[in-house]
Amino acid sequence: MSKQTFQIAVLSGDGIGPEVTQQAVRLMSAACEPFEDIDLSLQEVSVGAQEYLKNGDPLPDSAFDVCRESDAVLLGAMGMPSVRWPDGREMTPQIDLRERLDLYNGLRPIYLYAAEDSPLKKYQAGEIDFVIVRENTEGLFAARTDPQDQTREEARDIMLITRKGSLRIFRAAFDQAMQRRKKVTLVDKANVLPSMVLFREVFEEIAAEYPEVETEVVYVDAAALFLVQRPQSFDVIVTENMFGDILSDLAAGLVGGMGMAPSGDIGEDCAVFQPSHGTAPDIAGQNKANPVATILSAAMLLQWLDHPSAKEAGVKLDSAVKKALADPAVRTGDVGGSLSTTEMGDAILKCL
Ligand SMILES: NC(=O)c1ccc[n+]([C@@H]2O[C@H](COP(=O)([O-])OP(=O)(O)OC[C@H]3O[C@@H](n4cnc5c(N)ncnc54)[C@H](O)[C@@H]3O)[C@@H](O)[C@H]2O)c1
Ligand SMILES: CC(C)[C@H](C(=O)O)[C@@H](O)C(=O)O
Ligand SMILES: [Mg+2]
Repeated sequence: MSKQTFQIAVLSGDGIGPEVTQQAVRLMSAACEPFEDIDLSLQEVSVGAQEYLKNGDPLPDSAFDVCRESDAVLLGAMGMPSVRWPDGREMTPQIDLRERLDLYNGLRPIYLYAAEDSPLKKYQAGEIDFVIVRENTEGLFAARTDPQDQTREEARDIMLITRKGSLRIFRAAFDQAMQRRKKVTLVDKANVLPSMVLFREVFEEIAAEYPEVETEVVYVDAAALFLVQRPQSFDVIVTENMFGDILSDLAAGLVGGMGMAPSGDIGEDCAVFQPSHGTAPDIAGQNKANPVATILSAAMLLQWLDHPSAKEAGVKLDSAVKKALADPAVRTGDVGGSLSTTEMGDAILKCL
């Protein structure tokens, strides 16, 4: 039997990044172990704020090249609030990766594993189950590479929406919905912004191509309200870059916090998988961080690889997380438990 080796770039990054990545790598490797026809070749690459402090670049060309040439990238988290460019912004190599590799499809699944994990308390396991499809390459974030005349009196950031970028993200959202409960909610601000009027126009064009899919359009302010009031009503939420960034943290809060929220930034032939959370400097280095979001991101990575055994290993890893979390005592501190990062990894490993 021939063996296919997948090149995986591992970017642990800063803060809790290395702690959660270590668990995800360990579980991803264990999930693949029983399959004789696949193998993972892991290459650790230094990126982020620490790398910038050492060498002056948070994403050196050599690191970018490894990511581009890999089959997939597993990322912990990058950045430190105190490490900034001279203009005051933080370094954002995650956005550089998304833009330079054209990872336009930001998939952020939200799933409630147990009623007690949610601050809302009234939902049972599985009743909150939706995915945010975040447009990752334009929107308001495009302003960072489109500098306007800034003075100390006035600064502006322009929201970029293109027909091409909108067509592909809406297709991705409707394709997701076809594999799920066949409902797509567009979140926009078309009552105020002309860019959002275009966004909605293209949404309606694509919706017409998917007559089986139910659609709903909601302004972003109302979306924040409805996510709290009726989270069970969402299946796929599609939105522009910054709204997706904000709502994905709110959504993570519904199911236990940032430690429970995985993500995949997907392009045509390249993808980066990472938790939706940051480097959590407040708990870094203490073996307290919840590794679940990163482990679930690793499971997404395996399912994205183009090989039936890798996909099966990904499904197994996903099921192991679900099985482990069925025991309410198997939780780190952020979701009301007392396990350390490594103990949480051990508990999931036992369920594999
Ligand atoms: N993808 C990324 O790499 C990414 C994402 C967001 C923020 N950041 C960066 O991370 C730094 C900190 O940002 P922030 O504080 O706004 O967001 P954060 O996500 O790091 O933390 C927000 C809160 O959630 C908690 N938290 C996050 N992940 C957790 C986990 N796995 N287990 C337990 N608790 C967890 C933190 O302790 C904190 O209370 C900043 O430099 C920011 O730019 C990076
Ligand atoms: C760290 C930051 C640049 C990043 C973003 O805003 O996209 C993060 O918040 C995320 O959600 O991945
Ligand atoms: Mg974010």
